[in-house]
Amino acid sequence: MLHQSFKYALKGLVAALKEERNFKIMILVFALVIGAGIVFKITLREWISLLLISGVILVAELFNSTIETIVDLISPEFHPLAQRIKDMSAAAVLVGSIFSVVIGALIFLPYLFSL
Ligand SMILES: Nc1ncnc2c1ncn2[C@@H]1O[C@H](COP(=O)(O)OP(=O)(O)OP(=O)(O)O)[C@@H](O)[C@H]1O
Repeated sequence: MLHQSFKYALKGLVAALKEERNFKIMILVFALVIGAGIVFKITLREWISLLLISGVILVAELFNSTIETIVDLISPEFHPLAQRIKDMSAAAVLVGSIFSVVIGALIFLPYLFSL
């Protein structure tokens, strides 16, 4: 049962990695940020902040893709409510991204300035 649920979740993750361009870009940025964290030897607390905000962004993007897919399924034609749903869902990712840029800057800028 648990094994089956995990299998379906993994299938969803593979689908997102294959078909969702924005999710792929985010995974790439995440890998770069992890690399920077290793290079600069950031502290445990900085790792926790970085992983927390990265998790939030990746989850938000997965939900955004899910919502877009639902809208495409139930409202393939133009509809103002479909538009609002997609725009608000995209806004959630935008808000998270702004926070992640600020957190990333707060963590990495001091390391860059001390080079
Ligand atoms: N059925 C629809 N009715 C009204 N507006 C829509 C509809 N589908 C898309 N839109 C508008 O077009 C925008 C872009 O939609 P789209 O589905 O292409 O998502 P996207 O943000 O480009 O994401 P992705 O790049 O992952 O496909 C939406 O934010 C919305 O404003």
